[in-house]
Amino acid sequence: MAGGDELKVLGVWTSPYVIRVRVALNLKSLPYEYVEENLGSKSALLLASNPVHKTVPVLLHGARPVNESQVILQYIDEVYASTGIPSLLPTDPHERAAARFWAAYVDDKIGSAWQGMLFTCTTEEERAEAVARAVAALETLEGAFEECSKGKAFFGGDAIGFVDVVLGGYLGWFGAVDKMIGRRLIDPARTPLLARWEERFRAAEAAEGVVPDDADKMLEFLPTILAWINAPKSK
Ligand SMILES: N[C@@H](CCC(=O)N[C@@H](CS)C(=O)NCC(=O)O)C(=O)O
Repeated sequence: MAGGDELKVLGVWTSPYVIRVRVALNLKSLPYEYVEENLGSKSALLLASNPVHKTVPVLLHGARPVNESQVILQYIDEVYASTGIPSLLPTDPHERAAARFWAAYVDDKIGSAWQGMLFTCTTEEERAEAVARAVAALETLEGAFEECSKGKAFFGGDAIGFVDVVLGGYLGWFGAVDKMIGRRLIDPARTPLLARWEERFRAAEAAEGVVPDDADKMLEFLPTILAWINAPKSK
């Protein structure tokens, strides 16, 4: 392996995409170096490792970069497949296809609502519209949870799997939005299965110290992200 076998993650602590990769590495007990990026002044390593999108996360395996969080999750699954570490994706091809479908759904619907609720809305009406889209998507995911988990603790069954880490990455921001709007996005009355799933996911060892639980700290960081987004793009 060029540059050794060490793993390094370039990330930002609040990013749902980064968080899911870190939870996956923790689940697999893989040691890695974590490097916090300043997206207002991206490192030369980030720009060289992800020249197409220039986004985090980047996983460096030795000297070789892997980009795009869902691609990284699948890469980790494949590289460490023979180590006895449980796979994030199911082994059955149909169940695997379903997990990929729902993970894509999460980033499409929840991801765009997340952007709308926090970063692109310019009025309270726009925020409320984005919140409504998030809530509608979560109600659909409540049904997906029932189908995928088959009555077990996680989308992945007894253990945290692909859809769990993909959705779980957003939980820190859900907490911050809850505080902002004064009610819960994952409402135990409307989505009881997901509400219990959230508790289990947050309590998992792999999520500890990675899935943010301090809504105030997230909200304090929001202006920094808005400044990054609104800065003229030089790189
Ligand atoms: N589809 C990408 C999204 C990554 C992404 O948008 N990351 C944001 C941080 S949350 C980023 O690096 N933004 C910097 C930029 O767009 O310049 C993935 O899943 O990895």
